Amino acid sequence: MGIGDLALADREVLGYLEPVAAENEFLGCKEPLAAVAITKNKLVKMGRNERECDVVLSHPSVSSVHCMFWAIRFDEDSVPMYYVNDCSLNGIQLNGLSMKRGQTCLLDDGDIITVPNAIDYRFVARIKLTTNGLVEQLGFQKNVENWHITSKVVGSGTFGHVLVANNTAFANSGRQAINFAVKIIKMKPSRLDKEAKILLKLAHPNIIKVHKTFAGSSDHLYIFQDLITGGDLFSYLAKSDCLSPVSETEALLIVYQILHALRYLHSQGVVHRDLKLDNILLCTPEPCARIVLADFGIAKDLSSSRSRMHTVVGTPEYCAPEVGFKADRTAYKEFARAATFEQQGYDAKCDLWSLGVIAHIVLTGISPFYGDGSEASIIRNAKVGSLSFSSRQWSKVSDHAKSFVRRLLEIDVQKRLDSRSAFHHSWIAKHKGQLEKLYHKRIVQDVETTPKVEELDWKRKLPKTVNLSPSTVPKKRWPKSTTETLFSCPRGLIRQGSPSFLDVIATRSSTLWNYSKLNSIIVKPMLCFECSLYKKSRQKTWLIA
Ligand SMILES: Nc1ncnc2c1ncn2[C@@H]1O[C@H](COP(=O)(O)OP(=O)(O)OP(=O)(O)O)[C@@H](O)[C@H]1O
Repeated sequence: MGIGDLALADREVLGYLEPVAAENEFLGCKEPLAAVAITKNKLVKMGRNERECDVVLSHPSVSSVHCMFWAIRFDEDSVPMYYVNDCSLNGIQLNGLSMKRGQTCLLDDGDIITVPNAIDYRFVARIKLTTNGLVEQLGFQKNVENWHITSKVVGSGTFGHVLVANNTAFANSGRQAINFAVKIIKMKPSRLDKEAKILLKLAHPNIIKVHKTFAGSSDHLYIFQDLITGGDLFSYLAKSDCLSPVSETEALLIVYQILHALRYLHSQGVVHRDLKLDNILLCTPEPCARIVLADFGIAKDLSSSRSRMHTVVGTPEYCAPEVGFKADRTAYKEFARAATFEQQGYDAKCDLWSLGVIAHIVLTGISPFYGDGSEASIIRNAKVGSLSFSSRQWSKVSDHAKSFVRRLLEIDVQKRLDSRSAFHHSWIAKHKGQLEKLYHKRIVQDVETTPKVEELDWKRKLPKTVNLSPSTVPKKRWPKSTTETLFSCPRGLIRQGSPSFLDVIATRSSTLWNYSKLNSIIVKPMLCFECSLYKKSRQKTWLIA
């Protein structure tokens, strides 16, 4: 049975899972088998558990949740990445090759997924990769030793592109290969290995793991690293036209993991300097997923000098006022470094300010200093640092959480929490026991089950499968309508589908990542209400001095 007309009409549908079976194999089904839609950032679960799964497979050898599917789209212009995760005991096969328990693999159009004792599913991609991509255009090497670089783009930023890579050492193992990522940066030779050097010395469950770096011809640096498959926090929160908050519990676990990463980084003398939603990656797009800090492009290693920093870098929306961004861009021509020398530079606490901005956004969906959205107004507002917790979005947030945000978005650097003292703040300390338990169960164990490059000989201990014949009939359910999510914007700032209520015209380029093209957002005057409108747009990193 094919894909229904309803799904085809839905632009949010990025792919499908189609049952693959001869018509007579469906005999005995209570209802006809249907295709299952895969929409952006939403998990489609297959398994025995009727309450949790979108596709219910009732055979006893099938795990409660046997496998999950999702699609991540970096932005509207990019081809989605489609993934399958094996969370079963008895395993699944992708194109006839077994996956390792806990492994996540990229899906290609036409891939066949086999759940033992249930029917096969064919994956159909709605948006397909076209060849002749970045690798050819920018002259990237396709092979570096036993690494192969594919044309699949995971994301792009100011300094480079991130593509999917494979390690050929895995191709012969008779199992599904592990996918990796490679960040390719073009830079002056003198700067080539700064990011790589910092990353290679770090090892933490919440920090991106780098496997190899390689300085290729034409000043390209290749940083081979884990592929983090759940997308970034920006995409995770981006619903329809704006960012949606998550529950306070989920926010707490996000903040707790970032704090763990920061405490470790700062203890190593490393300051990230560009913490933002785009640089926080999720292993799966679901609550309580492991979080990984990426993009150490402007990180600073102070371990040898322990000096303060003076270079004006970062992303204005997330940047601490002491870093020295100026509302007037022309000021940089004369001031540049001098601007921060006047203020005695800044230290690792700049990362805590950025965490404050992130906490504010995940709790409410609102960027604290966004103002009219222009960089000048963001910088001006951050310098004043005034916070208001009176908006409706804060009404359900606890006082402890508000106080935490306030203690991070503290203009006076002396009063601002650091990455150690933040753990003692009541919001964290109050839940310490549960947080630690959860952290070890979900986060540390997730790292332990993640396949390592050295791990060539995979052996899964399988419990004996139960053989029942004929195979029991799977029960299907469509995932919850995607239109439902589209119409319920929790922040209530923009209601998709009710243009008469709020008519927003964004006059910016469709290329979201080109910061310089970001123009103003025009909102009809009668519709300006309550708090600043925070339209979703990625903000680019600046490197001024
Ligand atoms: N290891 C990874 N796995 C999956 N996605 C990644 C990985 N590294 C980066 N990305 C994605 O690619 C995007 C760009 O990567 P990155 O931030 O490292 O580039 P950049 O040029 O330094 O960007 P910026 O403009 O933020 O400085 C990220 O926002 C993220 O969505």
